[in-house]
Amino acid sequence: MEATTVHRFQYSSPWIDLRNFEGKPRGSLQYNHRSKENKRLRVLALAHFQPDKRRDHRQRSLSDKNSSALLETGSLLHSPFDEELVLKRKAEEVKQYLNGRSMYLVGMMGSGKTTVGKIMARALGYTFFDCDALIEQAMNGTSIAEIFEHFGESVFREKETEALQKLSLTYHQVVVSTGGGAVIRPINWKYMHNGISIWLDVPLEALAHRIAAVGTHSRPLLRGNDDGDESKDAYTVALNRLSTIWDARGEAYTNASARVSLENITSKRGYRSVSDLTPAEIAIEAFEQVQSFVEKEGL
Ligand SMILES: Nc1ncnc2c1ncn2[C@@H]1O[C@H](COP(=O)(O)OP(=O)(O)O)[C@@H](O)[C@H]1O
Ligand SMILES: O=C(O)C1=C[C@@H](OP(=O)(O)O)[C@@H](O)[C@H](O)C1
Repeated sequence: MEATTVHRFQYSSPWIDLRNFEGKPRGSLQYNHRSKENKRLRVLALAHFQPDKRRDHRQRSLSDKNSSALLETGSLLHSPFDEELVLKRKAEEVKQYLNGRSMYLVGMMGSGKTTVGKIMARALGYTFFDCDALIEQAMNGTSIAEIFEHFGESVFREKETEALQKLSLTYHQVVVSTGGGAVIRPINWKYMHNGISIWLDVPLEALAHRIAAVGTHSRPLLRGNDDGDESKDAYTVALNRLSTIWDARGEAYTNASARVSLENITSKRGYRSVSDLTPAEIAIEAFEQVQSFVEKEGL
């Protein structure tokens, strides 16, 4: 069943109204949307070939050697315009291989599953779902933090499995951002393997910086509660918690069909740090890795 035709998602108890989670207009509006999108892409393509638009707006930290080599191979993305074009082109290419299969993003907390997943869904014309948001709706709007606090992690994990089951058995053409811990239950992999799973592999230090910036309000497992945490800064507390979690489940992420390593993209592009990467660049790499997975699958 396609997400375009079904708007309600039934859990064991209440109905979930999927319209709240859809990323873009569907149905007959889609034709108009596409032709507008094509027009926009043509405008972006023209902009791309104007020399003054080829400058990098984000002041990349490239060495001259890397810079010229990358410019020659055309692998350097110069601006948001270029990113958008390449993203769209990659999405169209990979879509031909997918046969409507869904994508499941896995990765540690804060790895960008939601941010990158939304970009991928928009580029593919797929519907985006955030597994945590579905669980909150299934629990009548109870937040993830409250579910952990009042019902415990085991109830949360049950709801997570239910959500993945329903998504994988009911929908095609969706991109799902899973919770960081979805990988620990083998049954969840059974559901995710109905589609293609993509691991966003981000160094723990980068995750800790992101988490320290946004806080741990919505991520109960990252709240500092070890003895002595009070005296440490938010980055150190997050890094310690992430390291403990990683030791317990790092291995489980390797079950994914495709791996997107931020360190690999960073060195491929000649950037200095993974924090130089934009979510769109990561989405492009995700499409490339999915394509190579599907090509290998077909051999
Ligand atoms: N490539 C990126 N560079 C910098 N910050 C990012 C990137 N991707 C995501 N973020 C930020 O990190 C935080 C966590 O991202 P999110 O997409 O919610 O991760 P997840 O869904 O994996 O938990 C958010 O504040 C988001 O804006
Ligand atoms: O890693 C985990 O076990 C969890 C990750 C969270 O999702 P994000 O990965 O989106 O933060 C959320 O599902 C819950 O707090 C548990």
